[in-house]
Amino acid sequence: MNTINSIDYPVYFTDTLNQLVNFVEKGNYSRFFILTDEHTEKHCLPLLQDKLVHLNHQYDIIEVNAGEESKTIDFCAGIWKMLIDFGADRHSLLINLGGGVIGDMGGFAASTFKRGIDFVQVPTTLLSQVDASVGGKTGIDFDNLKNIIGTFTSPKAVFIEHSFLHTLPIRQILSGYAEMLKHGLIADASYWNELKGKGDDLGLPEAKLIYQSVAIKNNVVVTDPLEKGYRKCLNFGHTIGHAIETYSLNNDEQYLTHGEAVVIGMVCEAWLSHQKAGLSKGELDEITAVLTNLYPKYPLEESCHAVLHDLMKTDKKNEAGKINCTLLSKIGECSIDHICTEEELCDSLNYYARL
Ligand SMILES: NC(=O)c1ccc[n+]([C@@H]2O[C@H](COP(=O)([O-])OP(=O)(O)OC[C@H]3O[C@@H](n4cnc5c(N)ncnc54)[C@H](O)[C@@H]3O)[C@@H](O)[C@H]2O)c1
Ligand SMILES: O=C(O)C(=O)C[C@@H](O)[C@H](O)[C@H](O)COP(=O)(O)O
Ligand SMILES: [Zn+2]
Repeated sequence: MNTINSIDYPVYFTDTLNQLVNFVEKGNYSRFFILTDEHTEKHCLPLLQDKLVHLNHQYDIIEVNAGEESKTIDFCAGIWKMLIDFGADRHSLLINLGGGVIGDMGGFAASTFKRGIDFVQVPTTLLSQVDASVGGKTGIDFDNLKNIIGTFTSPKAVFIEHSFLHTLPIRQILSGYAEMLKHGLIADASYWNELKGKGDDLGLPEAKLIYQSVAIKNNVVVTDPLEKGYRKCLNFGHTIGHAIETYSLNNDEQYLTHGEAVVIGMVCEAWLSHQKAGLSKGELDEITAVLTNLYPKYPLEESCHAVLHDLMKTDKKNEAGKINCTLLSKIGECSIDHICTEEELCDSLNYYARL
């Protein structure tokens, strides 16, 4: 359980902060910068700084507000401006110390600054350790649409430090479990069964489970790094989930986490899988029971269906205006490229609402 080799970079699991210091030392970078948010600055940066004292390098810290509201062009422009003001050149390194928001936006800022500088991911949430830090998708939200501006750019390395998770609120732990459950559903029934077997006793997962999730995701991304086909399976639950996440961000005082929204999307898309992709009724019932037992019910009014459908029309998997969903043929096996009509999508939302 040491290292996983991804597309063209390593993902480290042990002795990670020392590995990061070695990486910086050997990289011969002219400058380096650490991107944090207000929570990772408080909880994670001191652990990293303890290691960096041994380095004879100057570095600067760039801090943004925490949360999805910050994953915007304005905050990204703030990062670019700080890099300019601090004198970053093409041989600079950006260290993204945070959850998926920091990783996605920092990766995007780095991949575009001076046509691209090196960056590494140091994920500090469960969700970013099991999913967001691996695979090279970078991006920001724009015009109320999730990740609508972005690139596929590999980090130079990923450093997964389990101890960062000790300060993570339980709601964020559960958000990360959503993507882990997704990994089981799309590719590994025994992993799903292992997670399911925990019942509702979901504390901090042991490092082995995080490693298994990364291994599942990594097998997909190395097969199809640019999402021409098979990688779409990682998007199970996201056609509907992203629409609900955006809706909640715009309408709720305490908006849904990415994982919570994906869970609703997975329940709806499991229902579509039963209608269209051969998922058995028994497995639909099992998925619905496991997910609704772990996550709070979200009130989905019929009046928001039109807004949600409009949002789904902008999903990146779509072609020629047709909404393209990733579904399941059974637990552990996904089935890509299912075109769904507005009526089918609304029926799936009604399935969730009636539970
Ligand atoms: N690129 C990808 O492949 C990919 C995959 C999945 C999700 N995502 C994106 O990731 C984002 C969600 O990521 P997230 O769930 O990590 O959210 P996040 O980055 O907003 O982090 C969640 C909260 O946890 C706080 N936090 C982070 N680390 C902490 C720690 N160690 N202790 C205490 N608090 C801490 C953050 O400050 C924030 O308040 C979404 O924007 C989603 O679209 C991207
Ligand atoms: O890595 C992928 O590919 C994924 O789809 C993983 C998803 O969990 C993640 O939320 C991703 O950011 C969604 O990508 P998008 O292209 O639908 O924005
Ligand atoms: Zn996701």
